[in-house]
Amino acid sequence: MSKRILDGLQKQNRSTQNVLRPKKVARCQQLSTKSSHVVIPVKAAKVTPKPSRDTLDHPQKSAIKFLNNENCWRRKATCNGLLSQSPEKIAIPNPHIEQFQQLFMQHCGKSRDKDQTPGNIEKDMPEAVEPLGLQMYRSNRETKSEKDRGLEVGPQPITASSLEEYCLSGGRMLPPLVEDFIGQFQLHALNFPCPETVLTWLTTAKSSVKINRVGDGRGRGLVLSSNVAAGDVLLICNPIAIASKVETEIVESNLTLEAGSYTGSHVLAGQLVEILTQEAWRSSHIRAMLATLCSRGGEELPVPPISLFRQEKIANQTPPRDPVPATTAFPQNEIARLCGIVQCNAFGHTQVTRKNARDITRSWSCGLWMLPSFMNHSCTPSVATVVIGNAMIIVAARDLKCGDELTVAYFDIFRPLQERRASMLHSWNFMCSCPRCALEARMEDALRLVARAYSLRETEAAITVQVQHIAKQQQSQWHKYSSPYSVIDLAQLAEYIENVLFQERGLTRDERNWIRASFLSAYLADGRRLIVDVRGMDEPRRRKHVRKTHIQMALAAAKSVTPGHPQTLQIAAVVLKRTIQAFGKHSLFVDKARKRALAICLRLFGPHREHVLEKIIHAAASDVLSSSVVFLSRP
Ligand SMILES: C[S@@+](CC[C@H](N)C(=O)[O-])C[C@H]1O[C@@H](n2cnc3c(N)ncnc32)[C@H](O)[C@@H]1O
Repeated sequence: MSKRILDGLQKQNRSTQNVLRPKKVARCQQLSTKSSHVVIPVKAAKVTPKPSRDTLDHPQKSAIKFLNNENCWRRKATCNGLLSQSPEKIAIPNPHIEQFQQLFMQHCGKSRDKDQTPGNIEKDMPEAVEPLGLQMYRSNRETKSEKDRGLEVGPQPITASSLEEYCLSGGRMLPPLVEDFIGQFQLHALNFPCPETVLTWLTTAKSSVKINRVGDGRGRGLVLSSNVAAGDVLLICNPIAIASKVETEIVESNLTLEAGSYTGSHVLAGQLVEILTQEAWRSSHIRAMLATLCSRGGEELPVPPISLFRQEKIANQTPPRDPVPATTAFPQNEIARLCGIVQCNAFGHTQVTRKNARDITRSWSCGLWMLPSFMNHSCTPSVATVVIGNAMIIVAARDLKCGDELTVAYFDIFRPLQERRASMLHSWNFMCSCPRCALEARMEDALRLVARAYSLRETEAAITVQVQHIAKQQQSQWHKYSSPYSVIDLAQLAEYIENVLFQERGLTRDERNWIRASFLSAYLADGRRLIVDVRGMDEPRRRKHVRKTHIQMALAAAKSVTPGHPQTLQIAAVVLKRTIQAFGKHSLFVDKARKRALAICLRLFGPHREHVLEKIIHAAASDVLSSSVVFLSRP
């Protein structure tokens, strides 16, 4: 609801530019392919003489420095292992890359001889070692041209630059395929003396996530096995089954699906169950994976090994099937359990694709992503989820420590406690006991009145904003009255909440922000005040005790609850847009606002290059983000 209000206040053109797409993905460097390709067999490179250090330019020296770094032996070992395992040839677009490849391998070889024997490496590596490393893949463009020429094209893994191409295309390109990844990335951009920057994705040998029992009656959950920084990609998973519908189908079937709410989700969920029974059930691997999932809240199941969820196959391939003996026909008595599995574990997801600025298609999907479905709910989640094509990418939304749990929001968490509780009880049958819920429960008496008024006024204000939007489209004069009473009323509630917080002594800054986030629409309500606020927000603070403005409070509140969230990004993007409107492009205030927005974008989409993040922020400011993911809730 608050998203809708924000949209309305922005008077945005809904026809959108949604782009969001992250990039970072796995492994490798995407080589976009302008020059002709040189194909070198991987092993042949090992015998190439090592170029003298003096002949290397600066970026290459940096690469060597990195590779010589003692702390990087694990990465080196993995890369080396992978390269020596790969029997295939690697397509490389120009001789500079070839030079790097040779350098890289020599250094891997050198380091293995010098500081690690293979035996030691294996001993020291954690149990779950991801077979990743330096890999080179062809770009989408190249694949397409091969297709055009009638050549057989196998599945193409994603590369850094094809993902960026996709981001920058604003949803015009087909999403690239993304490989599964369970681990922790290290990104190193190496500039070569060639026109294009080559991004090299190196991965550590260490899996940073494990499945554990998490206590407090929450069953199993995903837990970190190493420290990670905000923006690190922790997991990339492809669904074992997915059901999708585009808008036209939804209109035809009279469903009311909305981003984030999924009123008609049972139709897609039903379709997903059907796909699972017809297709996925035939694979013994998928049957084994499904057996590990809970089908109703509170079920006690054993902790499965994470290796069960490792898929060597690339996205979008049909799951490997066993030969189909009659016995693998779907057992009818399993249907109820499968429905329960889908209801408990499936994610709903919306995505926008467009052919051009006007021709936009919004689609809704419901899928089963295995490892992400072990994530428990929190009202202050620790990770962000984004779906690119079919692949779900889990990014650390904050700096996290080893042992911290990966948590997501199962539903809209910018709501008061009572509404959040209704969602969790109705859909998942649990009571969240996170610190934010506990705080709000403690303050229930103080907040009772405001909570009651809030729901009513928010609904009223949302309707008004929608009516205004329609009036604007029909070019009626009505929309010019930009702050009708219902909206002003809602904005006044923010003042009331501030009074309650003022009277409540001993709250930390985060705790105050958690409360504000529960009433976020009140802080975003008055469209005119957003502009005034932005001006006020960046005025030099010479006077002491200058109170923050509403939009500033809204951004701080959303960030403290969930920094990696489309709505947090949207608020930051609106602030940036308004700041530019107020102060022009080259102001110090704009710089600050841009940095804030970039930091949030990073926490949602991972470490893209800056111009890609900026494109995403631009899309966020002008429309609802094109991709939003929530756990599927029961109809
Ligand atoms: C998608 S599953 C998560 C994985 C689950 N913990 C397991 O062991 O399979 C969702 C279920 O986990 C439990 N759960 C998730 N978040 C919870 C929370 N914050 N408090 C209590 N139970 C929770 C609920 O039983 C819910 O139905």
